[in-house]
Amino acid sequence: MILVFGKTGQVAQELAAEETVTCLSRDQADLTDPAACAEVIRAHAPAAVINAAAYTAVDRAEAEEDLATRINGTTPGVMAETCATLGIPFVTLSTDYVFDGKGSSPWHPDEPVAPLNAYGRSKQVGEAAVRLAGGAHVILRTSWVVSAHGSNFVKTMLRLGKERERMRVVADQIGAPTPARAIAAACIEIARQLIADPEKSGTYHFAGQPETSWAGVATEIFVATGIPCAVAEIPTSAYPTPAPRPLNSRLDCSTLERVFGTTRPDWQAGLKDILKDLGERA
Ligand SMILES: NC(=O)C1=CN([C@@H]2O[C@H](COP(=O)(O)OP(=O)(O)OC[C@H]3O[C@@H](n4cnc5c(N)ncnc54)[C@H](OP(=O)(O)O)[C@@H]3O)[C@@H](O)[C@H]2O)C=CC1
Ligand SMILES: Cc1cn([C@H]2C[C@H](O)[C@@H](COP(=O)(O)OP(=O)(O)O[C@H]3O[C@@H](C)C(=O)[C@@H](O)[C@H]3O)O2)c(=O)[nH]c1=O
Ligand SMILES: [Mg+2]
Repeated sequence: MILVFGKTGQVAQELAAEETVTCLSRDQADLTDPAACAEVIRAHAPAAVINAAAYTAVDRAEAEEDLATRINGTTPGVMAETCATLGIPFVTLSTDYVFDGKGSSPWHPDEPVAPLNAYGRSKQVGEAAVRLAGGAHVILRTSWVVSAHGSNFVKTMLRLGKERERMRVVADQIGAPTPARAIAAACIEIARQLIADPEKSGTYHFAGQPETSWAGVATEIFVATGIPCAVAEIPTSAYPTPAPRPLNSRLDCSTLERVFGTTRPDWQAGLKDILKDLGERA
């Protein structure tokens, strides 16, 4: 059995559909309480642990950095220590937002991180703590998660696109949406391979393809659904937010493909599945 922290989130809901998985809700395991999470792992005695719970409210984190750091930093570190002691692998998710977004080449997993915002810093703390724990682990950085569940950019665009004739969307943040379903499948595959070969431990990238901008994603949504909403491409400077976002979110996913054989999902195909699940498309 693989134990999953998270039940209601985008990735957690896709993991719940997998066999051999037990998903924990906030009631069963609150990530603000690291000792309780460690105890839950010991009590379940799983073959591996996947952490799909996190503080993901990027703008709100600017005012709640301590809370975000506890959930995304301290607790994943304690989970990883517990797994190391039990001799089982630990898989956790991180983000493109650990990078500063400079330049235009895809980020390699070994490149230095320099987050621009509190959420990114909290995930950086988690990454470091998980490595320090010293057990079998994978830190899987992904980007721009989309799914039919929870809240995400796709659902925001569907809601606002039906109310407005025109949406202003940033066109200079470049990256790739990643379907939560593909992330869940990748996490399961990684956990299985780590059980067999802990030497595969490390930090890897997994994102959809091809690269685009948020304006590109919005355009694709309106074309695929026939929602009559125009997309006005704007620079990030014209869309001020409490948390600064990186401009270059391109992730080099080649090491994951080489070591685990996991290929990048086509986000446009994933988007069509999501729109179908939401009843927005035949
Ligand atoms: N969303 C994105 O675009 C991206 C996400 N990631 C990373 O991928 C992972 C999964 O993200 P995603 O599925 O989108 O996340 P969601 O925001 O959809 O879900 C977050 C989950 O974490 C749970 N959670 C939050 N706080 C706590 C807590 N204190 N105790 C227990 N559970 C808690 C939530 O439960 P509840 O419903 O009870 O609040 C929810 O199940 C995260 O590590 C995230 O940082 C990486 C890149 C992009
Ligand atoms: C709603 C809206 C957003 N935007 C911009 C804001 C932002 O730069 C971009 C995406 O908006 P979001 O609110 O979805 O962005 P955000 O919540 O920052 O998304 C991030 O979440 C965290 C958890 C991650 O780890 C990242 O990979 C990334 O997916 O689009 C517009 O330009 N126009 C709009 O009307
Ligand atoms: Mg968001």
